[in-house]
Amino acid sequence: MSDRLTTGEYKAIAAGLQLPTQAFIDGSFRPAFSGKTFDTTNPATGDVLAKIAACGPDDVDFAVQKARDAFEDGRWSRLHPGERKAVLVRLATLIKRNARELAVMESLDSGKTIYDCETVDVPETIHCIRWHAELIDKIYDQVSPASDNHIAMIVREPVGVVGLVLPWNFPLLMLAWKIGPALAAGNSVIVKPALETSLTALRIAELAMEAGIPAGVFNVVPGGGAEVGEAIGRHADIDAVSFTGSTATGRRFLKYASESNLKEVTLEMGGKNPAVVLNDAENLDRVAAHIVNGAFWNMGENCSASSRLIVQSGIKDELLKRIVAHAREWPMGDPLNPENRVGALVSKTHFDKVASYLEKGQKVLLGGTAKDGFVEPTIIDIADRNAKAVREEIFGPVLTVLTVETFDEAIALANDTEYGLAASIYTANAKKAIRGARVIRAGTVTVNSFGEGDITTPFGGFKASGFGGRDNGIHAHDQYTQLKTIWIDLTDDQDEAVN
Ligand SMILES: NC(=O)C1=CN([C@@H]2O[C@H](COP(=O)(O)OP(=O)(O)OC[C@H]3O[C@@H](n4cnc5c(N)ncnc54)[C@H](OP(=O)(O)O)[C@@H]3O)[C@@H](O)[C@H]2O)C=CC1
Ligand SMILES: CCCCCC/C=C/C(=O)O
Repeated sequence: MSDRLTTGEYKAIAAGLQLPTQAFIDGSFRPAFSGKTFDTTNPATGDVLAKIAACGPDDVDFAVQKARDAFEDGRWSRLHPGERKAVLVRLATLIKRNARELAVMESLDSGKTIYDCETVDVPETIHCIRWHAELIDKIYDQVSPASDNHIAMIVREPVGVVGLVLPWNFPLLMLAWKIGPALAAGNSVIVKPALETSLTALRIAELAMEAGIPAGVFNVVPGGGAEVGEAIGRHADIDAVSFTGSTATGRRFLKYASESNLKEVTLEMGGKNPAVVLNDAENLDRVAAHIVNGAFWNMGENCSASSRLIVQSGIKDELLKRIVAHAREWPMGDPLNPENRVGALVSKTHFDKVASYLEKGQKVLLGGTAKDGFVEPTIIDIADRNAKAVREEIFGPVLTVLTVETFDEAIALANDTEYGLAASIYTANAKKAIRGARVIRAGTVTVNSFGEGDITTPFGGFKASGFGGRDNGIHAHDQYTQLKTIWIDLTDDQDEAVN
């Protein structure tokens, strides 16, 4: 999607959208059993976009029953992997065909800019689903070393019925990161989108049906965390849960599992990710561009955002000058204006949370204002290493700056957090780069750049940022498959008896 439209053209598409409003269970849309609905709003304007089915435990039970039936009769789980691949490739193609509509829907529902939706969220969603589809008929099982009298096979089997509990910051992409490997491996899924952003998951379920995913395999149950999320976490017939969201809610899923059927739990959670810039970093302009992207892309509503700049004093002033200059090039405003790089925060509640970190008396180098759902890219120089803005995940466009004198001090500060999702180190010194990358306790460390890796590399966190498996890469399949040993005795009847 390289052909940008005008704001007016995007608004015309928005006005013509047919928004899905009901749960998608067993291959069709249906209201919640209770008949209740909740409003989903456009955070950039406050307008109500649609009334969505507010599901609860009854709807989860029904969806699980249908998902279990589908799993057990093998209509998807026992297809040849090549057949599942063909259907999922078709789904990727259908998403591509509907890319513009999905990008506008995602932007309206989440406040993300249309620019990001069209250049990242939608194309990466397509790429992710296609990548896992293409992978699934290329993964071999194993035969272990054994005597001539035995064959010991190690086979991967789908886990069964999987609950996928999603955040609001990348509604489409996090859906893809989870359904891509889960469906490719043959599972049936129950998706719970975040309350703020249910629309695109419901639309993708509809497209999945059109692509040929059988009824019961892909279910979307919208509703609140306390109703739908907890019911998924505690359900006795769900075999695994993959969750992305806050660390507080992640902890709950471990409790739910331990108090129910010990389902497998994978948690992708928050981050307070350091960007360490050493005195010898080269090409400061490029470094500044990476840091601005890391801190302000997606309004900082990104678990892997570079939210803590740790800079060596010798380079600080020059770097900050360039960072401020780059950040000024990020226009903020109407998410449907393709020129804008900063849109609205996802909800009034979240806006209030982010705004609460902007306090009087701070040394603000850029921005600092929050109004009507929008928060300006903000840079704050902070001496107190225990300040709230330095320690807590803000999840907004706020970059804190901490100054250090030495490499060791920088690394110690980088690790001085309960989180461990991502980190970056900028230096021209290869030894320091590698040493830093090895000793920083984070799931992804980038050197002289910001990023989350790509579809081929596992994504997940250390410490309070992650638990269990990883998203992305072939490693994601570990979440959605289990290993079975099949031990075959080949001893001939005439041979020695059982050993
Ligand atoms: N790692 C990441 O990518 C994300 C991190 N966050 C962090 O979390 C903070 C709070 O955001 P928030 O939306 O509240 O994140 P949550 O962790 O609460 O939400 C993530 C998902 O969990 C669900 N959920 C919420 N409560 C429960 C529960 N008791 N049992 C089961 N499921 C539940 C949510 O449902 P629902 O909201 O629909 O009720 C949503 O689908 C953010 O400010 C940010 O710091 C947030 C989102 C993504
Ligand atoms: C194209 C890569 C986008 C990566 C976004 C990763 C964010 C994950 C999260 O916030 O959970």
